[in-house]
Amino acid sequence: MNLLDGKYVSEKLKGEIAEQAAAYLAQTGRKPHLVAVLVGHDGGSETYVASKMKNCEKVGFKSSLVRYEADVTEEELLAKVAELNADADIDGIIVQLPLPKHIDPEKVTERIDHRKDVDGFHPVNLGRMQRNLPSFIPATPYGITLMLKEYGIETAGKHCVVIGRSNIVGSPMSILMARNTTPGNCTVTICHSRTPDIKKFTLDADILIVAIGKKNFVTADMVKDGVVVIDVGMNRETSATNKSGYKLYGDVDFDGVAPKASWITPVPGGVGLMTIIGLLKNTLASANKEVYS
Ligand SMILES: NC(=O)C1=CN([C@@H]2O[C@H](COP(=O)(O)OP(=O)(O)OC[C@H]3O[C@@H](n4cnc5c(N)ncnc54)[C@H](OP(=O)(O)O)[C@@H]3O)[C@@H](O)[C@H]2O)C=CC1
Ligand SMILES: Nc1nc(=O)c2c([nH]1)NC[C@@H]1CN(c3ccc(C(=O)N[C@@H](CCC(=O)O)C(=O)O)cc3)C=[N+]21
Repeated sequence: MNLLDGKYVSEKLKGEIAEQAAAYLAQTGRKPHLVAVLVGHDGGSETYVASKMKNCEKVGFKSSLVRYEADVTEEELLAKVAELNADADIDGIIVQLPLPKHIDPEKVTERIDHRKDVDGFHPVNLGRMQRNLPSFIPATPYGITLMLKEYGIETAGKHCVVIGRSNIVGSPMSILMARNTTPGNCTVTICHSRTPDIKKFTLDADILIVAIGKKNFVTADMVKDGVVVIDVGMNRETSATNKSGYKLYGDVDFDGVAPKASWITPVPGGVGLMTIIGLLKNTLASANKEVYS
């Protein structure tokens, strides 16, 4: 078993991003600027947004946080998005999900200017990605492709099974793996909650990408020898022994599956750290007008 080490790869890529941000500053006199909008006080969202901000500072970006209480109205949030869209000093906007039930995430996502949509959730970016045109690619799938590239994992001609079909992970991931790109050129199967007998598919997977949010869902009996396993799951459980007060579990039973895998991502220390890299790269690309001129 070999580890797909998100800590190592993310630190390496952060170094490259920092150099490019310094060059951008020298050329333009400004830093790439990411704005995160956070609604409410969800524990996970607080942690991830704090980590995004901290990493922005580390690579020499400017970052701003716009906070609202959970009772903010949809109108108020949409008005803020319009204001951020119009602000020439802002390169990237993310609205952290999930949002409270009274706010329609589709509406908010579509209201973000697609040229500043560094999450890559806007239908314009999704459509352009599917067509292989320049676009912002959703940060988690983007981070996973960077990881596969870094370790030179062969994907062409392989059977890639993706479990989960969300807008932010499973669905864009399945598109990327089926595209005529590297990584890509896989035969892709998408499984979800209405798939009977998921094991039938996972047992045939050369590459298995799991994004469902169920602790230890994938067990050793469900995979074949030599499989490449990408565990996207982030399941938080309170823990008295951890100094953060919680412990993270993936969707894969790591201890059981790792001995059969050729490559596997740990949780934490895997995909989560690469997600941040995807976001930073999109923000820099936006500042450099690499996707939309
Ligand atoms: N590491 C990272 O950077 C990130 C991690 N995450 C984590 O990844 C996980 C998934 O996130 P996200 O995609 O947003 O989740 P969603 O809840 O939006 O989607 C979950 C998907 O999994 C499917 N699913 C749920 N239960 C089962 C089951 N028993 N069998 C098969 N399929 C099932 C659902 O099917 P259906 O469509 O039929 O409901 C759905 O498509 C979470 O743990 C989340 O915290 C998310 C984003 C980034
Ligand atoms: N608009 C939007 N964009 C997102 O990109 C987005 C979102 N909403 N909602 C929630 C998910 C989740 N997500 C993660 C980011 C970083 C880690 C991360 O850094 N994880 C670390 C550890 C984190 C910890 O210790 O708690 C790791 O895996 O090692 C995880 C998950 C982004 N998401």
